[in-house]
Amino acid sequence: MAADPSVTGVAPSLSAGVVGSFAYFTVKDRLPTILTKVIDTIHRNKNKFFEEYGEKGIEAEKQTISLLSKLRNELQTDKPVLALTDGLQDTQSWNQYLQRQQILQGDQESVSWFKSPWLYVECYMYRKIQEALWLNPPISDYDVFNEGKTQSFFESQKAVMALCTYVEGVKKCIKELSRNQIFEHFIKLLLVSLWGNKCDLSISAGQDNSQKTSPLDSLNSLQPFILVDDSNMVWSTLLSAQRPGQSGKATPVRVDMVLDNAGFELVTDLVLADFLVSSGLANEIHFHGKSFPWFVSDVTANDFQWTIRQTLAANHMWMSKSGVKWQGYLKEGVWCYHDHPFWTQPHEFSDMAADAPDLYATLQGADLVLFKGDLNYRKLTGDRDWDHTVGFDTALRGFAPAPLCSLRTLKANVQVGLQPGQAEKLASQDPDWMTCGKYAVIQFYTPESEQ
Ligand SMILES: O=P(O)(O)OC[C@H]1O[C@](O)(CO)[C@@H](O)[C@@H]1O
Ligand SMILES: [Mn+2]
Repeated sequence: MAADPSVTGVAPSLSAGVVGSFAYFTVKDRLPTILTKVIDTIHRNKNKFFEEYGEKGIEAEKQTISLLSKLRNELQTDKPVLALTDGLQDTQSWNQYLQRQQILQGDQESVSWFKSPWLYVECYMYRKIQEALWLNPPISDYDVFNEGKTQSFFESQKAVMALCTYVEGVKKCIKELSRNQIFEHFIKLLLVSLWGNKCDLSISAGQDNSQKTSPLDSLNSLQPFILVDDSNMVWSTLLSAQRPGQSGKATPVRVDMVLDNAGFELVTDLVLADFLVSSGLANEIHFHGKSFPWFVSDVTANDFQWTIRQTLAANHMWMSKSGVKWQGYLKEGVWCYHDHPFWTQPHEFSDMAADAPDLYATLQGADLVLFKGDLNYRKLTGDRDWDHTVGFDTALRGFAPAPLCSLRTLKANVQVGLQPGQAEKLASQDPDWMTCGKYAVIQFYTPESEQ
């Protein structure tokens, strides 16, 4: 089934098949809880569907709930994973991935919720939620996680205001700042974006997880919880990207941000992106989001636009100033948003060059790619049971489109690139150090040719 590391050098995939593991509890408890919440949300919105679509809306609500209940039952009884039937743009690729798993695992029956890689089945659940909606046209576009995402944004208002006030203050005098001062603000905002990743709604199965206080005040006290801090390398990558092109004119510096969660985390990413542009450290920012609702709180195109509109319309001078600026960046093309289907597939990123060569080529155009969050880290490292001292470069297994950095709070039991003894020490102090969201990494890698 899973790769034997002594033969291949590749660690086996994490799986719910390991009873008592974090993957096991996720599939056994957290995923059914999330599905139950999705069912409740759809049911609670029955009247809204009726008002919008009449009897057809009610029928769609019933059918969707019945498909989702069936899904929950299949999950809880460890049934084989079924092929998708909704004929969407990505259906074929999902079904091919299933066949790949069937070949790897030996037969059809053994590709199931508890026997297959955790990364695969967890991604599959979100795609199946999408299928249940898509098969019921009047409510196909309904975002079952929207309420949680907007609530998390509103509940973080104070922190958002504090952050916008800070960044607008910095921007006012940015021309007079020394390189050192720019460095200090950059590190602060990188840290804010890092800790913003604490606020996802998937780990808490949808429970409130918003940011109530100003994140800027806690950065120093959080520093000891950063297990790998490569922020200096991120900074030097940005500086060395400022070199003149062949014509002698400076070539634009491009930073890509592979986004994670909506709500407060997205605001921290937008603020960092704003600072990168206004300080001249970057000239273009390409954001990458999800093309359908994913892992409860991940950013879709709608969330992205909505967040900027809300910020712009806020009754707070600095917040709305930030929103106006962000809208302007989008209009001018300084910022752009993409949502390639690969981000909502179950592949580890080492598959990207072969399975989504267009996206790989897009990322190759960046001077730096920032990967936000835990799920992106799981995909960067293949969600495998690596020894904690294995290098980040080894775990990436050839994924090297551009210099890249993961900004992640630990919420799953995969972590590489630690010092010998570091993991053991953490485990003795804090047995759930890899999953409690209290620790973080800023982990950088640059392809050989860029060094
Ligand atoms: O939003 P993030 O940081 O990717 O976190 C989501 C994480 O939460 C989990 O649902 C916890 O199991 C993981 O699957 C996922 O990696
Ligand atoms: Mn997420």
